[in-house]
Amino acid sequence: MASSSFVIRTPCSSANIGPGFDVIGLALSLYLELEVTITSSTSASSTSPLLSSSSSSSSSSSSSSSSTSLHCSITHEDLSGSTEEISLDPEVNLITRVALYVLRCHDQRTFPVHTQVHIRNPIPLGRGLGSSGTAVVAGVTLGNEVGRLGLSKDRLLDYCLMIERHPDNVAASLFGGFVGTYLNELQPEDVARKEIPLSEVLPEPAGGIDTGSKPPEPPIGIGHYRKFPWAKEIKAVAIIPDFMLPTANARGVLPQSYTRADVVFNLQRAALLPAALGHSPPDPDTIYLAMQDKIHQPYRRTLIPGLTEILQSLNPRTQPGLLGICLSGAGPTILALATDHFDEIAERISNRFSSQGIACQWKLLEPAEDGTTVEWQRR
Ligand SMILES: Nc1ncnc2c1ncn2[C@@H]1O[C@H](COP(=O)(O)OP(=O)(O)O)[C@@H](O)[C@H]1O
Ligand SMILES: N[C@@H](CCOP(=O)(O)O)C(=O)O
Repeated sequence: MASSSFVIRTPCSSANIGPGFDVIGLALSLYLELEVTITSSTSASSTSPLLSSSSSSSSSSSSSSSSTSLHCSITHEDLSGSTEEISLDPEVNLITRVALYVLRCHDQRTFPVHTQVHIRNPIPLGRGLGSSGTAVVAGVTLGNEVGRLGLSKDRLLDYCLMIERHPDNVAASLFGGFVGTYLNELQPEDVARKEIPLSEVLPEPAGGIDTGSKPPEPPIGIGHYRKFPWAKEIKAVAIIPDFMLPTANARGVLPQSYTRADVVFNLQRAALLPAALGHSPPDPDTIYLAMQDKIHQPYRRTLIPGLTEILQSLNPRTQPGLLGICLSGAGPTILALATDHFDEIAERISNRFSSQGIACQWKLLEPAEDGTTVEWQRR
């Protein structure tokens, strides 16, 4: 029985970093991992050789499922502590559904016989650490690998953008590091393709019935990115409240238009931010100023108890080690950039949430420079 296996590792991300709404992203050192085994026999064992060494963590929960029609079985190891049930049906699970979208754009209707995907996820869901963007990036990479499609990372970004339509999270998770992103102005016919409703890109599961229709392929070159330097002294403290805030809800509270003064305020800071965070040694006053925002954080305070007070509660003059503070992505996680005193910073912010009756966990993270990697196992 011939088999091949590989591991996909995709870092989570923190988007916006204050003023860079839908533009700036930072890949961070918390990784979604897929261990994939393809066994070219239908009598394949249901346990991947890779799984036996990885499913024993006492704080994780595992589950498994398989689909014969799609030739794919999924096991899931939750290391995030999230309460949301992740579907193990390959037509429903976000990661495998995205992989199927990429495969079907290339006339491959199913996974190769027989594909086992073990998902290990430590990224908390719906907290502003880009879990969905990470899952989408891992999914397009999975489709590219199992289908042996040979797509470049630049092309994979187009596929990601058909699903997650703002580029900040997915570009960071795919390419790694600290990135600025932009979308091209498309030709009118391509605009129509990019604006195809998500329900047509990722159609609702057809109950195992394959309609055989080819999904809409992305236009070429939708999204682009540039990597910015990051000063090696700067670490990221993520303070993660114990409640979920779906990104769609946190986008729903934003206005359709802004005053010129607020737009100029953000442009000034967004232009300063890459230089400020790339300069070594870091200058706390410049970074603190460069991380201010008037485009999204003020509106999201209605969904995150105490947000305005938390963001104003510490600054580099009142907290040693602190450089700047912002909402991570759409929240509710708070991202504090700092050079030291990490415990103290996390404790002060957690205490603010506690006074609102909200428990938190926190993590000390670093930029994940490599982005998504694929490692084929040698046999
Ligand atoms: N590893 C995963 N596997 C399957 N679905 C996932 C995974 N990660 C995220 N999701 C889906 O994405 C949702 C969270 O996305 P979103 O609201 O954008 O928050 P965020 O991306 O900030 O964590 C989850 O509720 C879940 O439905
Ligand atoms: N720019 C987006 C980023 C959403 O990030 P997430 O990690 O919360 O999914 C926004 O601010 O809506």
